[in-house]
Amino acid sequence: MLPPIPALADYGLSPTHGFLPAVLPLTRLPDPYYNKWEAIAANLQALILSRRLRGVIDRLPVLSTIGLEHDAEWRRAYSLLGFMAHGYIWGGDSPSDRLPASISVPLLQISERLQVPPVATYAAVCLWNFKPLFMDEDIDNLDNLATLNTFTGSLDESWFYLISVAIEARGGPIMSLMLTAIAAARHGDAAAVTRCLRAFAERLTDLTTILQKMHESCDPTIFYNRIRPFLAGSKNMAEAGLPRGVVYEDGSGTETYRQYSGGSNAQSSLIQFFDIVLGIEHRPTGESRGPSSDSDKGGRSSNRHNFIMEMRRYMPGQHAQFLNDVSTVANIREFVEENPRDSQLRLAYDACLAMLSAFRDKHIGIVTRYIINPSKQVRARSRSRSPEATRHRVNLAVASRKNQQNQKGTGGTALIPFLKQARDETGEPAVEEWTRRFMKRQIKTEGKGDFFLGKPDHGAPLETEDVEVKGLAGSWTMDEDVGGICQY
Ligand code: HEM
Repeated sequence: MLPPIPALADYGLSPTHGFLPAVLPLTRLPDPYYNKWEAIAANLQALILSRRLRGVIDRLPVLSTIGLEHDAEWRRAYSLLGFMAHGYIWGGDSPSDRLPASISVPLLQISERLQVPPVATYAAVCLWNFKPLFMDEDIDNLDNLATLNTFTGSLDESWFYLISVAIEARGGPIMSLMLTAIAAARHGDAAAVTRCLRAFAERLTDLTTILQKMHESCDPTIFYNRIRPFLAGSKNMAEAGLPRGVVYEDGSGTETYRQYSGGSNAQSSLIQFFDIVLGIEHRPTGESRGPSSDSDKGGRSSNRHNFIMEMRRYMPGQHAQFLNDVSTVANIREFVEENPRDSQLRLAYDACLAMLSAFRDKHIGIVTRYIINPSKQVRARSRSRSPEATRHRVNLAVASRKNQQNQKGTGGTALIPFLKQARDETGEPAVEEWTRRFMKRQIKTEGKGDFFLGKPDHGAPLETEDVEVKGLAGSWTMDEDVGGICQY
């Protein structure tokens, strides 16, 4: 018997807003018992700027979670403590490798309940951290969105989060649509599957349009130097000053170091839903599709370890469970393959792959502009500076430098090849020869003619050294030609 098609409501998901909560995020916790948390979050930028945040949090009492009632309150508390935790760790001249009990005790309890890691994940900073400006207007419109919390108070940071919120909101209805398509495929209703795929492809183009708006109000230099350092995790962070990770103090005296990835949009369940429902497989980085690969032996949803699968552990538990359950019923790719004479169906399926591949293409341009280019500038500057000039400050922004011998393998995967592989894998299931050729053409011209990337820098020296760059969740090497098993 076929497994049942998952129902959104069973996972707390909304048919209109997808992975964004059906109940809007709370702008404050209703119980005044939590006023101290609210006050710190409301003054986070000033406390970080004045270097007083750590002192304030050190003196904060350990608050109980007993006053948290509804899910929305737990989510708000998680988001608040996530911001406070990362502000505490990264908001000084050098990072703190301990989190005091006033944060770690409630954060660990809340994380357990929501089944998320105790860090500022994508859920903490995007999914559960926005409000509409006008209640009677949609939240898939950037003109109607504002953030609740930020580290820097900058428009750039708010914009960075809100682009994702708008993408989640605009993409949310695709979930019901494609669950309907799965049911239709079970009944052999090709016309209905085609209709759903067409609507899916159209919405995917909207998402790329929203993604491109990143350039409008998020400045790459501010993103790289001011925003990204606060989102950093504690895994592979020796260069940034956290060689062993972070201790979450609980007063027991037996705590050990913990290591987590940082907050990243790679933790978006929506994009993974698209992959699953279209039957796109992601292999560990550097592994190409070959006759002997698992994927060709019917192991389509192979659970082999890779970065994209690892990011599922950073999604809210119910969202990750939903993705796992959808992978057991995803049948669209097989359905298309089993109907080789239905050209409308094949065209609609390939259109979805082409649009998702185009989304990933634009995303690669964004990563180049917001991470690769500024990290090259930082390295160029740090080469020309004396060691004394850089010694006093250790954090993520200055941490992109040559790998030390003993850190080999911590960030052994190259960032752009990883993203390019994910994009290329998106096109692999295409059924029409023409679509496959078209996607290859698109890939060849990538980066050129993109206004935001500018002209290729012919004068720049070729990077061949083993240089580490911190992405958002992961550590990566800069060498564009190096692949390998994904390590981070
Ligand atoms: C300034 C904007 C952005 C930057 C600098 C950026 C950077 C990155 C980086 C460095 C990675 C590699 C993993 C890591 O280290 O975290 C990544 C992966 C990823 N990002 Fe972004 N990102 C941005 C915006 C977005 C947005 C708005 C979305 C969509 C919601 C998104 C979706 C993804 C996905 C799905 C992955 C996993 C790789 C894939 O599936 O292709 N990113 N991003």
